Amino acid sequence: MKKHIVVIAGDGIGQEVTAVGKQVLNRIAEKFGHEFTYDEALIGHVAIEATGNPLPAETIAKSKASDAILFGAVGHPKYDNDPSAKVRPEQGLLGIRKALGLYANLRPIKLFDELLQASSIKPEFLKGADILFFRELTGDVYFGERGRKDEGSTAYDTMIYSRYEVERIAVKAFEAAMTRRKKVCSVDKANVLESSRLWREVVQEVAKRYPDVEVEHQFIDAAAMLLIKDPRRFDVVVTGNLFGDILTDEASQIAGSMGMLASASVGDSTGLYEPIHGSAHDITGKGVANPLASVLSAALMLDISFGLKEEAEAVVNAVDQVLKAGYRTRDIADSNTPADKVLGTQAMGEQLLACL
Ligand SMILES: NC(=O)c1ccc[n+]([C@@H]2O[C@H](COP(=O)([O-])OP(=O)(O)OC[C@H]3O[C@@H](n4cnc5c(N)ncnc54)[C@H](O)[C@@H]3O)[C@@H](O)[C@H]2O)c1
Ligand SMILES: CC(C)[C@H](C(=O)O)[C@@H](O)C(=O)O
Ligand SMILES: [Mg+2]
Repeated sequence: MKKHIVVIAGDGIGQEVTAVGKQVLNRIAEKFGHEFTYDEALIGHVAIEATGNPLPAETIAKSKASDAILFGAVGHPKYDNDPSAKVRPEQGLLGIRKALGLYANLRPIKLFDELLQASSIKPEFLKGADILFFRELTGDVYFGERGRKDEGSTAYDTMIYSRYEVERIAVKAFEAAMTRRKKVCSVDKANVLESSRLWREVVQEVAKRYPDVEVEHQFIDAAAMLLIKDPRRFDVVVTGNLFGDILTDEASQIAGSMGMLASASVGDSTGLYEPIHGSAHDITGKGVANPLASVLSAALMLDISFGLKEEAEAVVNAVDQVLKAGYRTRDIADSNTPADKVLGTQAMGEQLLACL
């Protein structure tokens, strides 16, 4: 199979982990006889430095012409600590999601048994947890009207959803539930927010088309609590952009680390595959970032965009084998991990390649 992949590594550890994700894709192509060609494009802080724009037109054009995108991360401390900055790396990521119509962000919470001890949640509450989040990605307060008034002393962001935006993400969530344990939990704040009341109304309508699926509605505050109290009660979770952003960082602790959570952003055209984590300034350049979220994102690409199930499974199995062999990056090591099994980003990549 011939496929053209655009690699947008972006900022900070995005560069480090994406290099490993790409190596794994290369190995898969070699092993299974595919031809993957690559192009690179700029985004975020590195794009601002090079062009003044966090999302150069060339990046959008290359992305539109691709079969899939392997994405790293955006972000730089310079902007995090300067609320007045008008041009920001994160605009690149939001812009590309919108430009490509990537309205559905799938964030699987896959717990590898070997990492039961890496989580701060007790193993007896965790074992067997398997959740698939559908985070709406091109609406909500992220894209609503915002601004300042009263000479800058008041600021506002608008939480806004239209019926069609809720319907299309709900349909994706219900369709996925039909292939899993047939449970959907929709998360909103319908006891307070009008946009959440529309959300709940539309999800209830869509639910009628899927009588075999058991539906529950939870408020975001309760959902955040239940996720830690009893993660196994969840199968598919569907929620808006902001709530999904927050809940999935929380859910990363079920899988042991932010460095384990992959995602697929899909919608109207090409798919974008990225770890859920950011540019992690605190560890950038140290060579210790966990590359497995990028590697598992590459596996999602093989599966969802290319329909290469066997190849995707081979990648997930390789991750499993490496973990079974006891190798850990720092974020998923625990007090029982021998020092010689704690690997840096590239060494972890090499162990993975050896299993493929
Ligand atoms: N999708 C994205 O590109 C994305 C996502 C989140 C944050 N950001 C940006 O990243 C910057 C840093 O934000 P943050 O610190 O809140 O979030 P972050 O996800 O970058 O890091 C949070 C914590 O998790 C750790 N971590 C993250 N990924 C890891 C990995 N692969 N291996 C080991 N440890 C890992 C970091 O060291 C840090 O302690 C900000 O500028 C933010 O805007 C970008
Ligand atoms: C960097 C930021 C814009 C982004 C988001 O909020 O969507 C990130 O946190 C994510 O989860 O991908
Ligand atoms: Mg986030």
